[in-house]
Amino acid sequence: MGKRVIVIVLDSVGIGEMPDAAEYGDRGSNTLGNIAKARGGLNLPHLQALGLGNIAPIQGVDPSSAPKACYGKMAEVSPGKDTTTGHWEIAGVVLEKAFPTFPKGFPDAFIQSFEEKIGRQILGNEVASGTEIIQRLGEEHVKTGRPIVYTSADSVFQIAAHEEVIPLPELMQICGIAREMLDGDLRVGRVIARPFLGEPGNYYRTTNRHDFAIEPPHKILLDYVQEAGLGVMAVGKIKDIYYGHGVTEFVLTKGNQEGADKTLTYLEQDMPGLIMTNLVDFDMVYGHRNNVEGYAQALEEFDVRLPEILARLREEDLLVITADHGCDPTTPSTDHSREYVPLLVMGNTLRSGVDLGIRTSFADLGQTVADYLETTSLPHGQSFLAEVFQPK
Ligand SMILES: O=P(O)(O)O[C@H]1O[C@H](CO)[C@@H](O)[C@H]1O
Ligand SMILES: [Mn+2]
Ligand SMILES: [Mn+2]
Repeated sequence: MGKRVIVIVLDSVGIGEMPDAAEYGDRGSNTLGNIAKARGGLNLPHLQALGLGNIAPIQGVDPSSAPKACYGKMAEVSPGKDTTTGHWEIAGVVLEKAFPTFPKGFPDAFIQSFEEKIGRQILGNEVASGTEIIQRLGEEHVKTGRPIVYTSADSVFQIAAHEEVIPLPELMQICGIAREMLDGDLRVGRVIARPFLGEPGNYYRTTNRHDFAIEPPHKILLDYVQEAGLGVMAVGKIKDIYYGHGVTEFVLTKGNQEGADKTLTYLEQDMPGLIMTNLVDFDMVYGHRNNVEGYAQALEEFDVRLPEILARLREEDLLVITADHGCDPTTPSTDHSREYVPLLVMGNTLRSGVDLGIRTSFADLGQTVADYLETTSLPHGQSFLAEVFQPK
């Protein structure tokens, strides 16, 4: 079997503020560090053995004297701190202009024409937390059939609707209309369907969320891997985030555990190329809800799964654990934070314990993957393959 790269993106697991964090209102954000502090320590023995604690101080995760992985952290060059921007940069896209955000809601003219196109008036059109706004406007929504539109500090147009009021197929159709309208001048990063169920006071979101992404502006790592005749197996949101670019096979997941399971399934197959996984619970279930304890437990649960993944690595596999941005649950903000992301790189035939330092772009990772799999090079990013490659 040929070479494989496995990239696991721990969604929102940042490792400390970037130098420009203040411009994003994120001074002092440190998702891993602050959770560990608030918790009086994190129990992550396997990540610790790889060298997570060698990247930055994390209470309970001491630096390892002989880290099994090469370790470092990566800065984001693109303006922004959302999922699309982070994942795109990993795959070689550096944005010049951030995706637009709408702190005062979407323009009236846009909303009007959206309402005409979907044949329903809307509620909301404000910055909100999704779980909060469905409690507040849910009842009115059920009475009137008006979908709830909201956004956040991210470039997102989110539409919440009770599944028994606006059936899922219609909600998806409405989102498709929004996506089309927002592809032009507004170029909003994502339209997201946010279905929910329940009764007044007890509305809860279902797992039928669906993200309508925007197409990357040029070819990405995944395209190049596919063009090289290799497989691209996408687990979780990866296919959506990259608009299907280069994806050979994909599987959607309902959470981190299933994400780990599906990664293991792909690892057991004999397809050379790229396996890319996004584990979204850290962000979606805990980060945005400022649930420090839940976030800590999710990290510890991932750590428990790590040995299964490591045990399936073959001779020529290269495993990367990283993230796409921060979402520090200890700060008052429920939004993402502009942070460095951790970088752990390991393989059975690679060097271990190499300090990869502070990479100037997430694209360094993508370029390294392109280098390792011998595909076309990315337009951005500096490969660190020589630093992790044997012979010493
Ligand atoms: O508050 P909820 O609905 O979870 O929304 C959050 O999820 C969005 C997409 O990940 C973020 O932009 C943030 O708005
Ligand atoms: Mn994300
Ligand atoms: Mn998020």
